[in-house]
Amino acid sequence: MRSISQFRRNFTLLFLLLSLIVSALAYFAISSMVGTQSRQQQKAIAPVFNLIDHKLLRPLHITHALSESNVFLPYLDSAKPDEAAIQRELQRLQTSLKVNVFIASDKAMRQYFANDEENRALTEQTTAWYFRFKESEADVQVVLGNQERLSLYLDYKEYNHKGEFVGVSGAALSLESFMQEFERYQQQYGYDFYFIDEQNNVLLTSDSGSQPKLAERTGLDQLTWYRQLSSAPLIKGVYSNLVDYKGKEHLVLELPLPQLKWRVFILLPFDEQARSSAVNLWRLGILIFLVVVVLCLVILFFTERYSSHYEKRLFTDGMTGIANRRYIERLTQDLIEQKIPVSLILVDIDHFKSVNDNYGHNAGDKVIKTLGGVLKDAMRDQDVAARWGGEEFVLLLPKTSYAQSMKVAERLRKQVAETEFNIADGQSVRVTASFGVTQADYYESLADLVHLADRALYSAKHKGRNRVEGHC
Ligand SMILES: Nc1nc2c(ncn2[C@@H]2O[C@H](COP(=O)(O)OP(=O)(O)OP(=O)(O)O)[C@@H](O)[C@H]2O)c(=O)[nH]1
Repeated sequence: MRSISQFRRNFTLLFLLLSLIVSALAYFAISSMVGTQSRQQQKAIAPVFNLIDHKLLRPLHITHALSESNVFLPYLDSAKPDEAAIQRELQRLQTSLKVNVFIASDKAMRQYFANDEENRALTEQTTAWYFRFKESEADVQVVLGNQERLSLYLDYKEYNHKGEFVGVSGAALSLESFMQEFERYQQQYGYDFYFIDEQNNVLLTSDSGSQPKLAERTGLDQLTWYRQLSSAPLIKGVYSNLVDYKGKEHLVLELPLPQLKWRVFILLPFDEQARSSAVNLWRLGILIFLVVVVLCLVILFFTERYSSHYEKRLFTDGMTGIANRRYIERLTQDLIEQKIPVSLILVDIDHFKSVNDNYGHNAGDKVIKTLGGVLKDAMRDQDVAARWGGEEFVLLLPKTSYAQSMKVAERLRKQVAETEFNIADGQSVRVTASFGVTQADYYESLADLVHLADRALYSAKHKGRNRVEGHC
């Protein structure tokens, strides 16, 4: 019936709404979790960039700027430079720029540092790098040195105004503090770094096992985690696959350092906890969804049961147990909407007042009740017998022609007249009924049909009762 289908529609909507709410909740929970995870990773990565920028790129730029500005040229272009002035200048730069700047004079054959105790003569034995660099074609070099402590040297060739080579300016970066920082991040966030030079050798790493020894350098290809990488990054710098590193899954990021012609690989431990909490969250989401589904089904089951019980009561006549007027109204509405032709028969017990008067009201009720059963049992499955009110009944016969319904009415009339109506133990009465028949292919309301049937019924009563009359 319509109210049931309406209920189902509403319920489906409610169910969809609930599913939507659960999905939205799961989405927000997961996105907040992913957000937290990515914020944590960003937080972990940010210091790496700061470190690289502060400890490597900044000194590199400063050294380059000093070289370009020819600030050391007056000292380098002289065979007997003012060493005290050089010392003051280097100390001033170290204080203001926090970079250990040095110069190596080709004319004086001496290397000068801010700390004059480090000053030394340029000889093949003590400063072989200088002679190698002087002979090389490159104007800039970045080399790792390990004289007293692990240091990185940034060297720039210096030329005078005539274009003659006069020496080298540069900076020595102690990598000790750099490595200490690495270690701290490694302990705090659990990731490792690999600095790789142009020749694909490991220059620096936070992984002590692969820490470079200047004599024998580890090639990138020798690293097992690198060999596990798929050939190309998924997007620039990010490799799609996880690698097994130190017994854990790691994500690999690659960061180019074009200024140094180096690359940095960062190995981030894949957050197992986040993954398992994501899985747990999904499980929770699915559980909530299932609970909602079960809850909805239980509600649906009980509501349907209640609603069908309620509908039964709503559309059933209390006295006879057959359909009531409300049901006929609803059914007719459906038939009108579906444009189904219908016959309608009004049945009215003749002289019913006298039954009441002669046998009492209870007897009258029993007659009405029995007649309801008689009419209902005589109907086809697709037809409906309903109590219209009082001692009047209505029969609705869908897809039935006028002639057929006249025949049905006549058959019923005879059946009623032949029925013994039991009104008390061993006592029965006989009644007759009058029938008003109408049929319509097209009709706009139940009232139209009832009006025509009522006219036919009136005619049957007028013509002497216990008759069938039709009007269409
Ligand atoms: N027992 C009983 N009587 C009812 C019920 N509903 C209506 N009646 C009675 O039915 C009678 C109907 O009387 P009328 O409308 O005068 O018609 P009639 O006596 O049937 O005579 P005609 O219809 O002209 O043949 C009234 O006396 C009502 O009180 C009911 O539910 N139970």
